[in-house]
Amino acid sequence: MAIKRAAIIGLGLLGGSIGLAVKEFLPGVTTTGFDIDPGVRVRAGLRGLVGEVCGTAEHAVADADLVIFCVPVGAIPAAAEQIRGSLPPHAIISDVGSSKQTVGEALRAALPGHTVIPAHPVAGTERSGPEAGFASLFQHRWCILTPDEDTPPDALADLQDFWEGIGARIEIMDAAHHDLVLAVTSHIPHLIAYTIVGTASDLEDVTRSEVIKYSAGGFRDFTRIAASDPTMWRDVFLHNRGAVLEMLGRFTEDLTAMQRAIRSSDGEALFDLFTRTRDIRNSIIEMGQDDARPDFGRADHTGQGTKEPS
Ligand SMILES: NC(=O)c1ccc[n+]([C@@H]2O[C@H](COP(=O)([O-])OP(=O)(O)OC[C@H]3O[C@@H](n4cnc5c(N)ncnc54)[C@H](O)[C@@H]3O)[C@@H](O)[C@H]2O)c1
Ligand SMILES: O=C(O)C(=O)C[C@]1(C(=O)O)C=C[C@@H](O)C=C1
Repeated sequence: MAIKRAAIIGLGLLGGSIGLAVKEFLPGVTTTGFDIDPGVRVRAGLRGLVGEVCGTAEHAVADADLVIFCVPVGAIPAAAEQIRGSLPPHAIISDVGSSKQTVGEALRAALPGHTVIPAHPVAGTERSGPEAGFASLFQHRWCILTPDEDTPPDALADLQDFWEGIGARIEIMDAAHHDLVLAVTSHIPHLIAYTIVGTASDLEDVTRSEVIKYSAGGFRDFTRIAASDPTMWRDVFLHNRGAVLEMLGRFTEDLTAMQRAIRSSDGEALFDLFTRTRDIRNSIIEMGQDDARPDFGRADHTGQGTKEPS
């Protein structure tokens, strides 16, 4: 492993999980970490998320071979500016942001002359903060790297080794294509969940307690997604605006077609769609991509507890 020292900026779910995963699966790699929130720094230290929690970002990156920004995508430009004067010249700069095009542009603009390789581990939960991380988060999960034509192949190989070392599978992708694919597989589903839960809570003729009392199955699954971090998701939608709006246009047309099918009692159209979507679910299960996460303890916030009953 060419990377011996990794600096993690942002010690919430993603930063904490990377720190714990390195400790468990790459014991030869040392970690430093920084979070802008002093309370998070204290809690990260108590959980031992990284080898050393530093008081400044500059200190955290001073000897790093790899710096990973694990902050909301809207916070990346300021976080990158902060370390501009303290980076070792050879350090690889990366991140875990859920959108990639604007993030790559911001990192390259803030840190000229450095090797920037944006990354997105497609792994997470609805929880956030330093108590949310767990070491096995990336096991068998895809991590998408979005290098550009100037990326040195040896740096790309080093970053790939790092992610594979903590359990991930690597896919290399163009940043714009990443943003389009993730708009449909992750961003729009979150928008739908936020919307349907919001709609249910705004209904005049159905009380809030009825919504909570009778929310079995489908709605309950939506509420899990709709509990995801507001800052993170605000930033995702603002930073992947083009792809999200394009996919939302497609989705709205398809929803209108469903509305038409119901109004005109077109059972065949409904049945055909539901059969196609069931096939997709079966393919996900066959690929081992259904909820492969371990029992990560939503109930007790430690990663040791039991999953809530469904
Ligand atoms: N949550 C998920 O499921 C998930 C999955 C994949 C990728 N991501 C991406 O990972 C990133 C982090 O998400 P998370 O879920 O870990 O969020 P989180 O809220 O758990 O942690 C983010 C941390 O960043 C800190 N922070 C904010 N600005 C900072 C700055 N300028 N310098 C240092 N620290 C700063 C916050 O104090 C917070 O502790 C986001 O970009 C998100 O899009 C999230
Ligand atoms: O499992 C969840 O709770 C998630 O929302 C994880 C999820 C996703 O949409 O798949 C969320 C955002 C990411 O950037 C990557 C993963």
